[in-house]
Amino acid sequence: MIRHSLRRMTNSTEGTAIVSPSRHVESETHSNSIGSCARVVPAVLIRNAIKRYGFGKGSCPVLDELHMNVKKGTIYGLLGASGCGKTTLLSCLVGRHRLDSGNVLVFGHEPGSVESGIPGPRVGYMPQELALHGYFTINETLHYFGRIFNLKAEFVNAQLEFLTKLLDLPPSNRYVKTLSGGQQRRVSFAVALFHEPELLILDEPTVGVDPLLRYSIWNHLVRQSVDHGRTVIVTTHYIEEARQANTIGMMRSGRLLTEESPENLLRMYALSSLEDVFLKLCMKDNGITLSEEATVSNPAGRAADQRQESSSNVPSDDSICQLESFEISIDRGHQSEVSFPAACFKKVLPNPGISSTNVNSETSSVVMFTGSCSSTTSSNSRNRNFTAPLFSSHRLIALVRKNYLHTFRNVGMFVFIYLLPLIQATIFNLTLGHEPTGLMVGIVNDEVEPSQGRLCNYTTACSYSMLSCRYLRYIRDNIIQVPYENLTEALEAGRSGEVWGVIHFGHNFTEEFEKRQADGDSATLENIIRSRIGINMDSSNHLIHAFIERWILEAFGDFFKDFMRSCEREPEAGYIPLEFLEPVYGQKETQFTEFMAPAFTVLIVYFMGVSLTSGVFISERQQGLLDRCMVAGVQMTEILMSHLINQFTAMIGQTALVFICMLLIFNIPCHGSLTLAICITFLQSFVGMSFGLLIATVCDSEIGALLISQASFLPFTVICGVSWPIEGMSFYLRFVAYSMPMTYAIESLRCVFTRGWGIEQPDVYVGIIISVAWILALLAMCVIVLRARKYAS
Ligand SMILES: Nc1ncnc2c1ncn2[C@@H]1O[C@H](COP(=O)(O)OP(=O)(O)OP(=O)(O)O)[C@@H](O)[C@H]1O
Repeated sequence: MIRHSLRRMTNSTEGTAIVSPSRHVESETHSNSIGSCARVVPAVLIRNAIKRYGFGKGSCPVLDELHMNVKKGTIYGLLGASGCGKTTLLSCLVGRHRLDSGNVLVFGHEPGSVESGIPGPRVGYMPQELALHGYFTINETLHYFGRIFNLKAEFVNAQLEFLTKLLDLPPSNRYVKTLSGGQQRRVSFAVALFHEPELLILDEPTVGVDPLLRYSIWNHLVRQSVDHGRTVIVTTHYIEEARQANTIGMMRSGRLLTEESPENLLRMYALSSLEDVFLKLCMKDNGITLSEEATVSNPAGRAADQRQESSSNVPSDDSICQLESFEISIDRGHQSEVSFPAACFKKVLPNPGISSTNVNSETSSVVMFTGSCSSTTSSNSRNRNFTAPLFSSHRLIALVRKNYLHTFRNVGMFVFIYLLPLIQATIFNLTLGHEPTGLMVGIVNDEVEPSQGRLCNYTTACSYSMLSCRYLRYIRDNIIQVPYENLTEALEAGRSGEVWGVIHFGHNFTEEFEKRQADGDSATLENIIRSRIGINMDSSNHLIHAFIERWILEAFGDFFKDFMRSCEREPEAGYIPLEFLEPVYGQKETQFTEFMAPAFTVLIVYFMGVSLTSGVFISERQQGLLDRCMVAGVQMTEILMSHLINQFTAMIGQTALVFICMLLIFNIPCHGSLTLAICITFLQSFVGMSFGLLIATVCDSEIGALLISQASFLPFTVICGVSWPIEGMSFYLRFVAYSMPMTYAIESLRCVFTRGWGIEQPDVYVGIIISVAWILALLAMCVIVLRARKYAS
């Protein structure tokens, strides 16, 4: 048999077999132990496993009362058609999914429990997906996982050298993303192997691998089990290669049809290939009669069927031994080895689930693991009693380094992180808050004589002559004055959008104005109307209307004061008795940019935080990286923390760049403490980052995360008083506005920027307190969502 020849090869000290630089050789469980009942310890024991995806009527069991025994130090080949539940079963073994009911023990403990060490370094997992970081080299990939397992660099290097030869890996400085599909799978295989775990769980490791290399891989697996007592569970679609396994589990529709050694299977069914055995079992499972089978199978099939029929209830020696070992363990009070209480076991005859573990009538009854424990120890209650291993600094360091590499190796990402806030701040300063220029306004001046070419001459002396022309001189250059012959023509130009408004002077404007000045309070209404300057505005654009209105009023004030001064009268005399004196804060003509700058600063850093973090581990989750990482023992809280650390440094850079741009390049004044302003901005960046993390924990797809972060942008921007005062909102909407994460912070930053207030002011410290509260609340929500997802899986 191939397996035996391989065993011989691997046991040989001579020959060409590549020998692993193992750290240790586990001698307690060895192939020699097989056959010796007292020494057989099950690596994996599953009873009555039921697992469904989905809820309600739409769900159907993916694992359907499945039983499984894997002896320690053996290779278990799990065979089955696509979709029969192999991957689901493996993910339950490594603690990534939970059974809906039933029980699973790995090395005597439930996966996920601290005692089991799984997830953790005891298991090496090769998922079906590639689950590798494309921007890592092969060397970096192994060292990354080496750090997660806290292995010495020398050991990792030695393993890398060994596995490079064994798996014919490309040079270790090659980036994973540049490798072919087959090469990438071999690297993935190396990652599962290199830390020499006690249990190897390999989901189709030989896909896309040439026959010679497949031979080499199986050779290595056999050596791992024979020489080092390691347990290997391997799924494969190449049924015949599974002959090299000690045990084969043939799976169909969430159940194991059989669990036997390949030799026994071939003997029992008198068939020459495992493919035929599987076919026969499937047909039998479908209820096809034995005579029908015989036509499909070889002629010896019928006799073999009868043989198998009578022998299928006979357990293999190993199976009985395995169960006996449980009995022994319990009887001797060694329950720490097996965490199920004795109530989970009963004496049964026979076990109806698996042919190989059934007991014939001549065999004495054995203690069976039933899974039907008392309610206090039911599967579900124990599952929830999950205690996460303690936080580990080496894992955190590995994750942080990985995140940095991801950022710096990805040019687009690097530019996005550091240049985008700068670009946004620059765009803001260049585009927002500036006074409009080149605004066309029509002038209809009936004072000027058409016969004299509408010349608009005026004097600066104290003379009531052509005052309309004198007034127009004071209108700012931002307005371009366009003369029109008559009002009708000018209004038509306004209607067709050529001008933003029309300024109209009557025929005797100057005389009427003089008369009104002279009459003072006794001026007639007719005189008042004729001395007015008529203005028709295009009010479709509120801001432009406001600017033109302000400039026209300002121009009149300046004109009138100048006229009074030229007549040696008090310039203020007769002007409207309202005066805006020096403002308490800011200047008389505070730029709109100054109002917007603090809000925009918060907006930029907040949404950079959201964008950067909302997708962080979604792609890792989709590519299976998160699963692999967590099977290696990494905690979700460590992943969260690593991203917080990485984003924190990005935030420092982003905040610094935004402030440099605002204050130094575009001279936005900050009247208060710069440190305080940076602190508030920084906290808002943290709030954005925490919100992004929450999105990442909730969403399964990047598009979903993108949609949520995009959808939140406009409401947040509008409602937080970035561009319009909250005082302009309805009473109830103000509550919503003030419950938003950015509102108080924006107010707070405005107070520091424009009023120069310090932290002692309630408007300032409330912004800080509320930002901190949001950070804590959002991070707490992340942890809750992660916990909920974990228990739901
Ligand atoms: N997260 C999930 N949500 C819903 N259904 C799922 C999920 N994961 C797997 N399934 C379904 O469960 C069934 C078993 O899937 P599983 O991946 O375990 O099969 P498999 O035997 O490993 O298949 P293959 O050999 O093709 O990898 C399939 O019908 C699959 O569609």
